[in-house]
Amino acid sequence: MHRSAAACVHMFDADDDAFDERDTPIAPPVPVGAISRRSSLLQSLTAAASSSASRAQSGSNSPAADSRPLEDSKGSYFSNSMSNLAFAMSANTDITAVTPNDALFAPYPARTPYKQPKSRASSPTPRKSIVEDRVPREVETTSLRFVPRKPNTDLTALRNVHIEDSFSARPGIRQHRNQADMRDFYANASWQILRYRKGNGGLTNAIPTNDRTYPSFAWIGTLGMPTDSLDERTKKAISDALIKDYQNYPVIVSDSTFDGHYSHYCKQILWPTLHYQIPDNPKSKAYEDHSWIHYYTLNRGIADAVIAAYKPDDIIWIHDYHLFLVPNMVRQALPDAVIGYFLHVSFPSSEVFRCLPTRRTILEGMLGANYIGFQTSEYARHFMQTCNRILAADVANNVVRYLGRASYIGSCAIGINPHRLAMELTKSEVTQWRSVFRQKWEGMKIIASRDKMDNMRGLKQKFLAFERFLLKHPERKRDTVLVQVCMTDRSNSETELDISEIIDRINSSNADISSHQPVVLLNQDIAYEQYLALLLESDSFVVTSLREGMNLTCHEYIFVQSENCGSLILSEFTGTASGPFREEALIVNPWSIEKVAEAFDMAVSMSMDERRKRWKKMYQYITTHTGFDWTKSNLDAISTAWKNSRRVSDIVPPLDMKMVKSQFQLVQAPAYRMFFFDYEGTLTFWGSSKSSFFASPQKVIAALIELTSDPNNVIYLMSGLMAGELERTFRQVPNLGLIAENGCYIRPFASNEWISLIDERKLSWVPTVKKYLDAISERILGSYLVVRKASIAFHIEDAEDPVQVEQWTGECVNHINVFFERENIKAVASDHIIVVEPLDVTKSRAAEFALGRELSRRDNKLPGFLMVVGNAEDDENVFLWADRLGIPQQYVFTATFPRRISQAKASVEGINGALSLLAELAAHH
Ligand SMILES: O=P(O)(O)OC[C@H]1O[C@H](O[C@H]2O[C@H](CO)[C@@H](O)[C@H](O)[C@H]2O)[C@H](O)[C@@H](O)[C@@H]1O
Repeated sequence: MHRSAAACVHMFDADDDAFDERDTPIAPPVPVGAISRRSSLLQSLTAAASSSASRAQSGSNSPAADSRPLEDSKGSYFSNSMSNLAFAMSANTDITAVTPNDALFAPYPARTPYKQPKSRASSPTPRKSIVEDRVPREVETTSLRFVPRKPNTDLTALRNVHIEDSFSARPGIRQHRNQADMRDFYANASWQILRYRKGNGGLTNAIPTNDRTYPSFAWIGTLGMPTDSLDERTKKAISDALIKDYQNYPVIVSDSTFDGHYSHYCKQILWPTLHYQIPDNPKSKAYEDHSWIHYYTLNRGIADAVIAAYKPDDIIWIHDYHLFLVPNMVRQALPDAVIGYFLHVSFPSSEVFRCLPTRRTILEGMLGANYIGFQTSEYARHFMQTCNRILAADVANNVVRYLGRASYIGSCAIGINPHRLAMELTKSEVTQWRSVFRQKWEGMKIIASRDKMDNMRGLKQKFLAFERFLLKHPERKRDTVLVQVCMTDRSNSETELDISEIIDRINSSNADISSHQPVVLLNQDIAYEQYLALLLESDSFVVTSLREGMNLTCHEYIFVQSENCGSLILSEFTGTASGPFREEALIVNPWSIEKVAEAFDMAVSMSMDERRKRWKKMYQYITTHTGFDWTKSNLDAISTAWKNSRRVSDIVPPLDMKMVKSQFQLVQAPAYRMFFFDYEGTLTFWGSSKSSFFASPQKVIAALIELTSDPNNVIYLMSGLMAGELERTFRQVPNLGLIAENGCYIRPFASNEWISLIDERKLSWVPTVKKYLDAISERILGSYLVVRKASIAFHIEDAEDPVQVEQWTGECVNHINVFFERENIKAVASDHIIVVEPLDVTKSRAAEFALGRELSRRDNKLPGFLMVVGNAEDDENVFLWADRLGIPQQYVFTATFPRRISQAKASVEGINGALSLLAELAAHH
């Protein structure tokens, strides 16, 4: 079966971005083999138990006699002690009887108690506590009733499904159960598979489910809930059904791994750091590494599932920060696999990222992918700089080369699914809710907002600014309302406290307390139809995130606003602001309360003409940059990257000397042969000043003299040395072509003249960078500088303290690349050296120049034999260049050293192998 694969874990968080694909039309089944690739997306799956009927029963239309439909028990289904079971409620798609008495109309502070759980990690009751606590305990406040679910008729259509918790509880009835009962209860609970409404809705909406032109997708992820209490049979049955019916491959881990991975490592360490909030409280234990093991274990589990499900031709697409390590784990097992990775959240500057104690492993994990995508070019740039700085990886032209592998880096902002949204808008409930809102807030300016209760969302800043706006424009108190929908499934009491005080202040400052309150806070998510109606009726939408990868809620807002052309206040720290909506939204710095207050004023007083003008452009953008476009563009980029970084095994096969010789001989004048040999490190020892770097190159010289005696052998040596040094070393070899300073200068074949390939007027950076590097060199014992004409080599191979080297390498490279950006130079680090040189200098450019000379001398004829041999990172571009010239592949020989993953097609056994090759060619000649 042909398939391609993609992966994501968004196990249980409410999605603040975009809702999922409810009521999607049923996709026609995809015929096996009709699709070139399959994508298996690691996706959020939520499993749960219910003690209602059996699975078969629960699929029936007749609820058990004693069951009570969920709709009947609206409000607080779950007491606090049961709150860990509550996610069934927020994921419940069956609640349809939404009435105007719902929470939306409960003015703050008379809000409903929290219905969302603190953490789902302890739900259901962990087996551990059941086993250890032998004293029967009272299960507080609730009787557990298990309600068979209405069958979901769409199931066959859905790839993005979950197993949903179908616990329900009637408040007010108490029931005593002992722990053994509980264990049996969970162990034998029945269950059903229902569509999951949470997770990363932006992602799931972007994956086409009913488009035959797309590959089919399978998803791999966790069940999104603790599972220790489920017995093995149940787990297996759930897994089997998910795999068989939905191509969802669930990964079941222990509760401690599940919780440690998500609630701790992801949420307390990675999430804040990636969003520029370093947990730096001296008492903070955030960076203690006890949860790293859980992060690692879960990633391992997912990687193993990917490896097990993988079939040749699949594309594996791994999503987001929960799975940083998976690409490399999969790469180790499947060296040839096509692997892509996409980071949905922001990637911070290297200064912030370097705080993570696990920074190297994370970067190495990501670099297992052929293609790594980001939402914006800024995040991509941060990532590349961080790789260069922390791993000393070679970064150029959006490619990160590390340990012989190449990862291509790109950016493409995710979009929404306008088609699906348009269908939602046609629902009658939306129309009903709209008229309710119109009556409720007649003649008022409605500002809508929807966020997670997360301190990254800038909620405090938003309300402070709104307060400031009302203070400056008191008349607005009576005709403006800010409706804030907050979703939460984990307690965030700090943010909550912060905002409740401010909202209290705003609402109580109104002289006429009986009437209008300017802020309505909904501390829970609302029905989607209600939310859409709110969006439709609003005059403005506000996003004040302090950092956010993209933000699709504002895309949704713009999409639904075709009648009203509402205005958008958007934090400059969102991905959306940095790209698509840069000009048209009211872009604000959420930290500037004054400016956000001004934006509130502008938003509500903007003329219709102005609104329409701005809206139109944003609308045009979102309808032409949809989620599907994003998926397509990423899958294309992944495939292209894989082709470019073609690699078949860890060991490049040895050069076939028989073949080399026979093709060599075939070339007769006027045809000619071209050779490019890297010098240092390939034909002679390189590196440490203590090593025999300048060991006599007699063998090389002798072979070169022999070879160049045939005018049809056009030979070039590529070197980091200066022109003068090279000329002196090889003065005995006539006609030899020389490339100096890694491509800055060239002395063409059969010429005595040196040609500069750089702009020599732009070398004023050399003394300044030298001064900077001198200062660093003084601190690193054993390091030294070699200043050439157009480049500087900072040697660290003999440095005594490796820790110091690691620290300063990154610092140097980063400093030079950032502070000398305008000079158009680059600093590139490898294991033993940092080279600073003009940005556009490459060996392949010099090779291209050399070929151009031959073409003009030889009637535009390409060489009949082309060989490139090299062992340096920057030789990779020359291999690629040689491959793409259009010379038939059997006449192109590219060789590097063994063990390296390379663009080269073959390998020679180190320096000795390279020297033997040269000698054999000379002898053959
Ligand atoms: O809270 P998590 O389960 O850890 O997931 C993180 C967030 O993922 C989704 O948002 C991210 O992806 C969106 C689509 O690419 C992007 O627009 C957003 O800026 C990212 O943060 C999800 O929508 C959020 O609810 C999750 O919090």
